[in-house]
Amino acid sequence: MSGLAVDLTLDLPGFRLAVSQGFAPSGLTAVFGPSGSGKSSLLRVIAGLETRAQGRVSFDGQDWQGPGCFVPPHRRAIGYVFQDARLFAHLSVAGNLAYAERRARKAGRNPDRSGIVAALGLEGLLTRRPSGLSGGEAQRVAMARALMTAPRLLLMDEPLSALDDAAKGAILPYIEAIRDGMRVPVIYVSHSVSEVARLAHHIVMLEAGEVRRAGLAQDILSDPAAAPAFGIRAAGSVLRAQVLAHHDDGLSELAVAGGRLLVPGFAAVMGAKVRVRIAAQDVILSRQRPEGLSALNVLEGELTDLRQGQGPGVMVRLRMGADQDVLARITQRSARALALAPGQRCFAVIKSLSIAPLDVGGSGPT
Ligand SMILES: Nc1ncnc2c1ncn2[C@@H]1O[C@H](COP(=O)(O)OP(=O)(O)OP(=O)(O)O)[C@@H](O)[C@H]1O
Repeated sequence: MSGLAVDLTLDLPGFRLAVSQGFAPSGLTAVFGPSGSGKSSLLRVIAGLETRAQGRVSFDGQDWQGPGCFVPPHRRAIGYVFQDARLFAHLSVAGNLAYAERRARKAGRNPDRSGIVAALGLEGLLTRRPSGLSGGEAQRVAMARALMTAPRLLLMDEPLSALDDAAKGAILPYIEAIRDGMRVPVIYVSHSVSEVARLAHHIVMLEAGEVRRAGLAQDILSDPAAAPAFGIRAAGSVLRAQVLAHHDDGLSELAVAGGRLLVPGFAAVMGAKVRVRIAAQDVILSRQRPEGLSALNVLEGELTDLRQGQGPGVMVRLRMGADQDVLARITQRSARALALAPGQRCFAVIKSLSIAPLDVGGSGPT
């Protein structure tokens, strides 16, 4: 079997991790879950850093851990990026990269040094010391250093959690470049829904040490039943889109299933494929095509599910066509007033300005 497969338990005082899961052999899989759900522990077991784990870990059909077998961490060809950059303070950026490259070459692997430096935008930083780098720059170096080991699998444990929003926004395109250009499967731990929506092809959702859901990111993100796990205020769907135009008034126009979408302008070439996250609470529903509204975006779709929450809200899924869904969070009162039911044609109204720059990113080879 290609890719990573785990079937393991890890007993810690007061906590048990029990995961039996295959991971996609390419692209970025987000391991998502609340604090304490076991995300970092799972990564540590995969990397071979947790010797107390029982069971099996295999990659591309080769056992890393199993009955009578335990491949030590340095022989697993894994790249690991932590929350903090953990660079060697006494070495320059180039020195940090060279250290990793030597390790890779000793193990018979050949990293693409110039490709990695270019993908992470490090050309101008190579002579700098870690103490002179911003948090975002240091994380880019940490990612490059992990890639310089020519890993077969890249593990990233909340690499953006120490950065502010501006630095996160600046670094996300580099993570997309790794995801789309480096041909290494990435397992990316996060408890940020917006990061997961921006980056993930697949999601493995952990709760209390167990997998609650696993599958394609777009399916899980737009599933009303999964919304409580993401947090109902953060829940939302991801639409695949293509850039049609950049307008003089600062808006970019995208083609999506169900219509066109005007979003705050962003840099991308015409025709580029992107993904757009639409938060469920920013969507208004209408049974008729609305007119005379200030909101610029109206997408038509078919109502497929309604799911009542604990409070006054209802999550509604609209299918826009070709496995593209929009999730809307409205009140039960509105759902009753509109007599909403599965099978109806409905219109989703979305304010352009509710879509933030972090919500639009490269789609990757999905
Ligand atoms: N070395 C350890 N010894 C004992 N308990 C541990 C150890 N490492 C983690 N735990 C416990 O295991 C549970 C899962 O922790 P883990 O760090 O894997 O969760 P997480 O989902 O990554 O959380 P966070 O998002 O806060 O980093 C927690 O209850 C934690 O206290």
